[in-house]
Amino acid sequence: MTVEIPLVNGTSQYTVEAYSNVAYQATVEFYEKLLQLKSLSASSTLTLFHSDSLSLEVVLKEDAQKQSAADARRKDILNSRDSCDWRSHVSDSIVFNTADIEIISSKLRADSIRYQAFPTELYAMELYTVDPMGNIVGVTKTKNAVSTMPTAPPAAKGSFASTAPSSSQSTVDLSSAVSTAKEYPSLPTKNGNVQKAIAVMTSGGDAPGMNANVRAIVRTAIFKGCRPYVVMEGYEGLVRGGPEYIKEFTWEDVRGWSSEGGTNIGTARCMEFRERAGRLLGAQHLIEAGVDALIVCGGDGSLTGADLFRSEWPSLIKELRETRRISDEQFTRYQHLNICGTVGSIDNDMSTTDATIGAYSSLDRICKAIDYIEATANSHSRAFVVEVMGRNCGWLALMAGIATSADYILIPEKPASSREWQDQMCDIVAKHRARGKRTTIVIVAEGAIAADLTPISPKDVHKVLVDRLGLDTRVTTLGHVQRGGTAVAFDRILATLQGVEAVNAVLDSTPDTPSPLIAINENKIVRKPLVESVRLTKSVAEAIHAKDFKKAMGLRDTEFVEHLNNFMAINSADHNEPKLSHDKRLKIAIVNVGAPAGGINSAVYSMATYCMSQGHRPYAIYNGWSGLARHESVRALDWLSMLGWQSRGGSEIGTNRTTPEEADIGMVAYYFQKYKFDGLIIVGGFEAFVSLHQLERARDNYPAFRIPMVLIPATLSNNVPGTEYSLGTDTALNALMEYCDVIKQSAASTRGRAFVVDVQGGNSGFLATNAALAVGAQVSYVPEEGISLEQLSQDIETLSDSFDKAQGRGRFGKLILKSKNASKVFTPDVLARVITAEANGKFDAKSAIPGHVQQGGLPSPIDRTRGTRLAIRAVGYIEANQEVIREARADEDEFDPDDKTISETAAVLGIKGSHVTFTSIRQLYDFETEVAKRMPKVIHWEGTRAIADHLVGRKKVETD
Ligand SMILES: Nc1ncnc2c1ncn2[C@@H]1O[C@H](COP(=O)(O)OP(=O)(O)OP(=O)(O)O)[C@@H](O)[C@H]1O
Ligand SMILES: O=P(O)(O)OC[C@H]1O[C@](O)(CO)[C@@H](O)[C@@H]1O
Ligand SMILES: [Mg+2]
Repeated sequence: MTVEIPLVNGTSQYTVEAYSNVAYQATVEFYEKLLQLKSLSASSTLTLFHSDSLSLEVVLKEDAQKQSAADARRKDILNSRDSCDWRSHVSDSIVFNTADIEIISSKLRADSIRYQAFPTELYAMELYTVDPMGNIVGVTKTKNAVSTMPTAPPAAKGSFASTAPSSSQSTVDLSSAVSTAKEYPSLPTKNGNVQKAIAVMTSGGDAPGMNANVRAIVRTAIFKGCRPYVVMEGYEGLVRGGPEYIKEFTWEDVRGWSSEGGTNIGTARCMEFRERAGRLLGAQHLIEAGVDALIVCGGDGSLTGADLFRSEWPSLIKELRETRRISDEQFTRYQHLNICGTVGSIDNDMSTTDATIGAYSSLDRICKAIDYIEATANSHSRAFVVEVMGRNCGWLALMAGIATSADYILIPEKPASSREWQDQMCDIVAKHRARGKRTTIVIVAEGAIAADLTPISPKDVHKVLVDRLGLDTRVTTLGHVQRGGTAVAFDRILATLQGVEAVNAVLDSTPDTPSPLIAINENKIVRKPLVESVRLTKSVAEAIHAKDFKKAMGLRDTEFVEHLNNFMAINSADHNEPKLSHDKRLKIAIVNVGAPAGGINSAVYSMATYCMSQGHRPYAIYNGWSGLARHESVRALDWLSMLGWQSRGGSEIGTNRTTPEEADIGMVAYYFQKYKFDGLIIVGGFEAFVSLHQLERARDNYPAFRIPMVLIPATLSNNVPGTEYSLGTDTALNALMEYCDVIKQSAASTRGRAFVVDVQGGNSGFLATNAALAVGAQVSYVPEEGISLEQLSQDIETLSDSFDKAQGRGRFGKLILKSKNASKVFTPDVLARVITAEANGKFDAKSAIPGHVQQGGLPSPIDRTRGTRLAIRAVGYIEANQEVIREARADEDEFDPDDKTISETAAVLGIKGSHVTFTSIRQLYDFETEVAKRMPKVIHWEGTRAIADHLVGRKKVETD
């Protein structure tokens, strides 16, 4: 195969992936490309990144050999056969000059090789991305040049475009653009290219977000040059087989799916698949359809079935061959079942992942329902027993309990004897009532059990509340409302990113790689071994069955246990003897700074109730620093006055953007001194970040600030350094997404219309980017990139193509999301007019301004429950740092604010990757912040942009 690699000014950068090992063809292509590189640019440097099971023999010329002797360790790595993920070993690369390399093709054997070549003295001019078959599918020029990447991927070839490198050593897009793959000798070919057929199915109970998962898998498969298939009706479709049930899909088939609830490819609970005979039929039908890999989006049951199917595969195909139901060629060709799980279930009962696709949408439905019930309960001063789904898992009940500050929950993971749970529930409810609460909410998980494993039904709970407390009580069973409706933003994004990662994982897999399950840990999409996840999930059920509840709880995620402890602490608040001894009890203040954001009230409520349970005194500084400087109000928070805060939007204690220096830092210090605060929690956005910096720097002059201080980031802009997540971003994302869904529907009905939506977020494109991913917007413009004329004209062209392709279809409302600060010149109105003028009557565009709607109404369950979790962590931080600073404070003359142990007692609480972290404000402010831009130096969500663009086929014009 001939590949043309053009040169710009005689210099080029190439990023090429080649796939070999079993694939003789790919090995040869790789070799050819190396030769081509050598002939094109004699002085190029070649960087070889080693990969899994890499065995590559590079013969160096004599000089280079000497030079690289020092590099022996790295060369060893190159020659090693260790299995590892290249992404975590990018630094384990070896650099040669192409002129020094000779390669003996017959000895070249590698599962996958990434190599990059560029002139030593120059930064990248061009970046090439090559699909799994070795075809160049993306060419990105770094300066004002239009990408030559095809828009919507053509049927045969993929087109995962690369992003422009920021330095000569950069490689392509981190999150997804690069994956390694292995091809098998007899895969079908199209236009001379080897193609893998990847099928996706949805199985078990449907879950909001499944459609987004299927869409991402179908489109990513096409990007990667593979053929996407869907299996209709879950395992039922596998058992029945044939083109009616196993269908090839196209790019257009999944248009608009991310905004749709349920699963459009059907699902089922299939009894036949539980039997070997059913699975035998499934194997036969998959092979007949020519499917190489199967991605199953389903719950614990579906993935247990998938794992069993994988383990039985050798015996299934053996039997199929023996009974002549498949040919010898098919037997050889389909030796391994390449399988991958993306967990879709509202129950969130799969071990090793923090969230399953659909769980947060279901939680959203539950919380809304309980918020509604709360109103009528309050009117009648009634008790409500609410039954929620979740099968044998109490996650939905627990999280709903936190998010709605329910009085009591009953979950399968923490059974008690009948007497115990009844006494405990009555004790808490009676105390709440005695303190003036008019409502009672008890949430019962459908799988709730007593310690003797007898089920606890809502009726049982109803009886206890009536008989023992005399409460006017009603039961509400939410039922399938919990599975209905469209997915919340989190589920759409999770499902999309997991879909992309599932295809990457399938392409990465070798016969030796364990089948993966795509999971999320905190904020990070990760791969876990399917077999292990299934084993752990099963062992929870077994432990419960064996009444070993401690073990069952231990097997649940640590976050589950943390949430449960938090719930128990905040729902009994100051009713019992506090946990800490008198000498450990503190006065802790909380203040809101910046614009309102969802979850702020939850943080204040949880901080205060948790403090009460510990024995601390929680104080609220009302109306921010200016309020304090004017001494408007500083109050000890009491339980009754905070009822309902958990579910409220905005900021109950008031917030504004004034920093301590602007307000009068001397007065702020004076009141800190007056109230003798032992610790401070600030909740807010960038002004809150600056506030923490100012207070920490003022410790030298004002001893009152020599206390532990911590910031809980809360801003829809998500621009606080030190975290990848801020409270309020999820609420804002949902508010914007719902708005976009509505106007997209209007645009679709009008047929030829696009809307330009004005998005908030200051200098951060986080909201626009993630909303674009959630709603499938055609374009998003963000401050980090601005709007160039070239990009705009390219986007109008793409939009026009897209309108052409969508002709005759129902789903083609088009959206363009524009961050307010992406351009001062191109306002939404100007953009709409330019687009309309350029569209030559083919379509028109209008502007839409959601404005402060984006700050959200009711906080989302994610912001509520994270608000609780982070607030309680913040109190823990203040407790843990008390001693350090107390000792230092004791000696006035010796106090050194620059001492690292001291400066580290003022920190930002963040979620980074899969960890909750505390990073000192000094470190962040001095080294990790672009203060003038009000932005962190490193943008953690950059990879999401590329995915959002790829999934709608947007062509990108690169700028510096
Ligand atoms: N042990 C098993 N062996 C083979 N197949 C199984 C097994 N368990 C489940 N399956 C298959 O997976 C299908 C779905 O499983 P199940 O009804 O437990 O739902 P799920 O995937 O756990 O989803 P959810 O719990 O969200 O409804 C079953 O109908 C069956 O076809
Ligand atoms: O919709 P079906 O088949 O009645 O199943 C209900 C079950 O499915 C789920 O909604 C999802 O597993 C469970 O929470 C519930 O127990
Ligand atoms: Mg299940």
